Amino acid sequence: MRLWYCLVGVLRRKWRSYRYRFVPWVALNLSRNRRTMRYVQEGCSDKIVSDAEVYATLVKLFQAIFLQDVTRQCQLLCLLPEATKAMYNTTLSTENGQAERNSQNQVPLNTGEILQSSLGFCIDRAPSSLDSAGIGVFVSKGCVPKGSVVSMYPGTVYQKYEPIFFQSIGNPFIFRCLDSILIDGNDKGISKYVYRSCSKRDQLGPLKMCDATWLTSFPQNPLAVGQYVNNCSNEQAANVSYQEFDVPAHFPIELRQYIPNVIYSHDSGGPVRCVVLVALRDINCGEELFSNYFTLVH
Ligand SMILES: C[S@@+](CC[C@H](N)C(=O)[O-])C[C@H]1O[C@@H](n2cnc3c(N)ncnc32)[C@H](O)[C@@H]1O
Repeated sequence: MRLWYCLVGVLRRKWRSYRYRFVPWVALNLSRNRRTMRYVQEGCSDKIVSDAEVYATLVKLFQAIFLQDVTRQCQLLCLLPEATKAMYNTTLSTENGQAERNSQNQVPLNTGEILQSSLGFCIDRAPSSLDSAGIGVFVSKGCVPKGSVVSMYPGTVYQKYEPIFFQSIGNPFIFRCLDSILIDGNDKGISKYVYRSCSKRDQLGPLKMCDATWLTSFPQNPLAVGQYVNNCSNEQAANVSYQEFDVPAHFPIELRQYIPNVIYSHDSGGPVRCVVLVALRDINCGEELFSNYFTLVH
């Protein structure tokens, strides 16, 4: 009997130490993909680039999107401090009024082009190069240099003690961070309604605190398709890696509308958790992005 309790104790400890990224997928495929597992020391992070670099990339891209859409942002601009308004007005006048022309001609935002002009590449969803892996994410224009933020994992952010049972049934889009925070990146069913409702809850008049357009086929933040990145295999090595990024309090308020994550419960406090995907090597045009769903914390 004592031996039995001992055995159960060991198994429980092993299971708890395993910080799986995608719960159902990992449970079924762990034994097949041992070679692709990633190891992280307990209490450490596996960040490839610094938070400052992630911050700079996101601000650069979001400012470019904002500028292209600035004439539709009048109500929000009125609420901003004079210094911020002046910054956008100055940039606008030096950009030859392109944004104004876009708005007058009712040209929809081409966020892919904005991504390419600001970061030098485009990414798009398309059928995966792997058999029966559904949709994947590809570099469709340009080249992604090693160490670049190439995508974001959108979704509702749950603390480990918050209820996610119904949202998680048959849901392959639940991502687990190294500190056990969960992100539900499913753009369908109950997950979609939960995200929409939380995003409306947080909106203050014209001031949106997150982006809900990733739930549609045309996300205004072109990076917000990271939930469709497939797992690497023994034949296809990972070319991107997940990295947690907490949005700091000083993140520009007018750019929060492009953050594709919302906190499920206000009571949890703290910053909004984002997860970005960072290139592990140079990735060429036409290549599919592959991440590593398996992370072992020891
Ligand atoms: C987070 S989703 C990725 C997006 C998914 N491809 C889709 O079209 O919805 C995870 C699911 O993708 C599929 N998948 C991911 N990597 C795969 C691989 N290497 N081989 C086969 N299926 C894969 C599995 O069905 C898994 O549950």
